[in-house]
Amino acid sequence: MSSQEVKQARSAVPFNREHLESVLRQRFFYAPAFDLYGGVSGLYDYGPPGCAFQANVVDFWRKHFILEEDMLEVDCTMLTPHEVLKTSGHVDKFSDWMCKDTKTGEIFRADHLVEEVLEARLVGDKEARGLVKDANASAKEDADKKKRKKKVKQIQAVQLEDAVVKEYEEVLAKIDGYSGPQLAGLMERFKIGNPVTGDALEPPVAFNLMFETAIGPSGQLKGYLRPETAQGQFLNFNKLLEFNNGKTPFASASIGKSFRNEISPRSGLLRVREFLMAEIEHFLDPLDKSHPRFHEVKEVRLAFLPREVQEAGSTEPIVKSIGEAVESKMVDNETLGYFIARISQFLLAIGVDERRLRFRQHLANEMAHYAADCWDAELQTSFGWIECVGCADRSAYDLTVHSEKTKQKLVVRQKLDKPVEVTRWEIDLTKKLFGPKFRKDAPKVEAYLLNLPQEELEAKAEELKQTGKIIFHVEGIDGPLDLDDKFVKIEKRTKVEHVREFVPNVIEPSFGIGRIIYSIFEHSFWSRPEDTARAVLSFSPLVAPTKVLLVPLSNHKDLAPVTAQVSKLLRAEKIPFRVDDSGVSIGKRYARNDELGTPFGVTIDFDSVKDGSVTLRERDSTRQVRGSSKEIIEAIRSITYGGVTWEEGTKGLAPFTSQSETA
Ligand SMILES: Nc1ncnc2c1ncn2[C@@H]1O[C@H](COP(=O)(O)OP(=O)(O)OP(=O)(O)O)[C@@H](O)[C@H]1O
Repeated sequence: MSSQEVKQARSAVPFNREHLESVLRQRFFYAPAFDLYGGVSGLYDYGPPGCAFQANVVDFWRKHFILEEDMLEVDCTMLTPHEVLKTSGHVDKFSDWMCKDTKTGEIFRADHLVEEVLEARLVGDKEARGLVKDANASAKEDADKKKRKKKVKQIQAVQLEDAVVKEYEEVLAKIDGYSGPQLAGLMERFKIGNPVTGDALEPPVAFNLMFETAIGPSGQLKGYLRPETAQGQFLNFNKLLEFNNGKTPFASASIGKSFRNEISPRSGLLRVREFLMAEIEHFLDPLDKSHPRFHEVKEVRLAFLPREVQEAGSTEPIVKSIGEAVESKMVDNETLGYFIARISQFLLAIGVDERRLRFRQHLANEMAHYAADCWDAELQTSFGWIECVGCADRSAYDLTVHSEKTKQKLVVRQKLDKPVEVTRWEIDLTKKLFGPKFRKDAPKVEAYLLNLPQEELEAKAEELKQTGKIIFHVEGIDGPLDLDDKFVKIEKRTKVEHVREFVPNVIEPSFGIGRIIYSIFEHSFWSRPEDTARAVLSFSPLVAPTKVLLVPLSNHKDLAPVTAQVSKLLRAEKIPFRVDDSGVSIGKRYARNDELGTPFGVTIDFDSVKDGSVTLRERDSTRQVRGSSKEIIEAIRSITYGGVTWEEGTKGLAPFTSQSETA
């Protein structure tokens, strides 16, 4: 098969999630944890190919980001004291909205419920308009809809008014941005209750997603399993800065498990309660967010879904280069843009389908109040578009709040070549009064005021002079807030400075490895059109769990020495391989390994005994070439690790046609 024919074959048979799930289960890529005890939803164990795949993805992540960018890797503890996560805002804010059915005891995640019900009503509307045949019948064939059908008892073929359809579509385009009270409003307006019984639900309440525990036997020290790896990186900022000789920009990175007590884990690996994260915190000067290597990625073209497009109720992406996106200020700054492009390069290199990748900007109320801009890399799966990597400009929020709480400076001191006289508006806060007045919101109010830009400080100074108080709003706190001159003093001061001191801003790319892995499983999966039971996982050789299947044609003793010799060569080259010397037909052995995504088969036959030549088979096209074992291994090495194509890697090797593909 030519590359073109492979392309056609890959899309000939419609994607079937149940088939993929059965292959992943049978080949033990992953499985529900504790299944002997009935399982616990949202917890999974990875089996041998899943582990190898994950290890290869993580290995490439390290090379692509940590090594390529000289990042400073840290490995911080997962157990985190209450105080740290209280300061970071997680104790008060890290929650989703849930609503309960008091009759059945069922619990629903409010945004997911609204999304599922509205989507089901839109499917019903399409059916009533004759745009789909029978939503419930086709749901039988389609695993996705089947699942939905279980949740939303029956898709009713009811035609909606055009205005209602438009309203539903607009709500769905903005579904990630609603607060609890807004979700309650939507549930009331659209009469959304228990999707099966129709009963009314309690209004949504916030449910904190962190797993709480006590550290030590006394039970006095409250703690949590970390919900992200970021806080450990922020708390080590001073040590990392010193390690980097006091200079910014620099980035730290961390790979490790995070834990979230998801309200209703669903969609397999996409929403779990314990998952591997890989996170980068890039610390930079707030006055200079340029990136020295931006020119290297400037031309990278990406599909963007900016805020305005979503707010207009559309999901049609805009394709442009990252250079254009930053220049037009659609993406806030160069460093954020640089990471967006690097994230895309990473995802494509490990096998994400480019057509199923987009970057979606956070809506204003979806974004954390301190964030300057935030884009998610979303991958399209049979569960819809899924956020797999978040990329946010977190401004100076984290370092500021930890510094305030611990009274330790978390700043960069930049020695100035020439001392400068600086005239600046400065704000002094009487912090001891902030706690009693604002309680848990005090750090946020302080951070807001300390980060006010000069023009605003000037205006506030005037306001304070004229009215004796300042009035302001802090996102996420009900307002307006006001403070009089017992709390704040704002003055213009002139000083000679030898050192410039600043709290760095942080750009944070945050990867959920499990979500990426599952999406690649879907993007790589297809069935051979001539026999749809034969599944293939077309993994990129770079991340495939095993690179080579070594297949002696038969169990004949004469073949064993050649098998041993080729094994030795592969081992010396550190190419992961497996020998399949089971007695089954060669076609069956190939088919088994196509399901494991093994990109190459090396076949040893009786000619190999005579002249040392072996056959190399490529998984997707089933093309074969023949050469000496050294030549073949060199071809495998250069295609797998050197990034060359099959055509380039096997140039000069003779095509081979006699191996049977029939199972
Ligand atoms: N429950 C989960 N299961 C698997 N991966 C997750 C889960 N929650 C988050 N992630 C991964 O961690 C990354 C960073 O986490 P982040 O806090 O930005 O996610 P999130 O916005 O809370 O995700 P969602 O809105 O889907 O719950 C996500 O892009 C995703 O890949």
